[in-house]
Amino acid sequence: MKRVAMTGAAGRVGTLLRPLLRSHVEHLSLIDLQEPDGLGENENFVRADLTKLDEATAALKDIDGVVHLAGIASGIDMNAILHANVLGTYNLYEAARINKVQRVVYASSNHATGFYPRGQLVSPLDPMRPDSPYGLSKCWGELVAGLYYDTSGIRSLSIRIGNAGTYPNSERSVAIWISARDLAQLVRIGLSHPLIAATVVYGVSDTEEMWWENDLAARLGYQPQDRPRDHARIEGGSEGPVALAFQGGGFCEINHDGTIRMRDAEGLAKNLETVE
Ligand SMILES: NC(=O)c1ccc[n+]([C@@H]2O[C@H](COP(=O)([O-])OP(=O)(O)OC[C@H]3O[C@@H](n4cnc5c(N)ncnc54)[C@H](O)[C@@H]3O)[C@@H](O)[C@H]2O)c1
Ligand SMILES: O=C(O)[C@H]1O[C@@H](O)[C@H](O)[C@@H](O)[C@@H]1O
Repeated sequence: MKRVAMTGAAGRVGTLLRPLLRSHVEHLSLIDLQEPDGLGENENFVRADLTKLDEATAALKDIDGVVHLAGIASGIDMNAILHANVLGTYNLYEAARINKVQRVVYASSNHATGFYPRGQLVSPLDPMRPDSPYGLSKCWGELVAGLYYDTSGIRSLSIRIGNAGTYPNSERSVAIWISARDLAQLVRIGLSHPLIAATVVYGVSDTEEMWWENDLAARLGYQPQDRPRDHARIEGGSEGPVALAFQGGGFCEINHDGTIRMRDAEGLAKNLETVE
């Protein structure tokens, strides 16, 4: 891939990914509201607000592929999420269409399926089960990717990233952590694999407690190199019963009334357990 753009490049994930990506591309264009630190030789900064279509369109001029990280990375502020994640991601794809960009790697999240119980192996082909306004916006992003493949042939890999912190700092993140180099590997697959249409995979390293059926990632050639447990630095802090019941952890507690409800694939109630 020649000219790649990375949105949200000044953020945590962008900062971890840039050094692992820029040596694989001719040029990396860093798109954000704020300037990232320490530009490399083949990097440039483009200040753009993706909630504005004209700015997004100008930012993707002469770009071959995009790694789309920009947005609000957590939280419940629906107005902010609506702008940055919902409108921002729509504009990103619309700008890609206008500029004839062929590829997008979309930073989706485990929170698109965060209300699956822990202990259940979830496949990207299972129904979405968002755990929060943030999780909902990630579902939207994946659906936008599908629309733009069907209408415009833009190929997207949506990576439902587990936890991309610098190290796993809780038992939950030991289960779902992805190292920067494993995520960079998946991003490179997303930018280049010929069979990707509008494909969804989970972004997780070689975890011992696998919550996701990630055969599709393996079929695309993903071979994680890192084991989360080897990098863990558990910082304490216990999770409440709702957080502990579901994969999305604390995000599931947002507006939750404390009654843990389970349902099966048909949407029928499996059991009902009330917690204090
Ligand atoms: N960090 C994780 O563990 C994790 C896990 C799953 C998914 N993700 C996803 O990965 C992406 C990056 O996460 P992060 O942790 O680096 O977040 P972050 O908040 O550190 O970075 C997000 C970046 O997006 C930029 N941004 C926000 N709104 C923008 C706009 N309108 N126009 C242009 N730029 C804008 C911000 O300035 C910021 O630099 C997010 O989409 C997040 O949902 C992250
Ligand atoms: O579930 C997680 O640990 C992570 O999920 C990501 O989507 C969020 O952006 C990040 O803030 C969370 O820490």
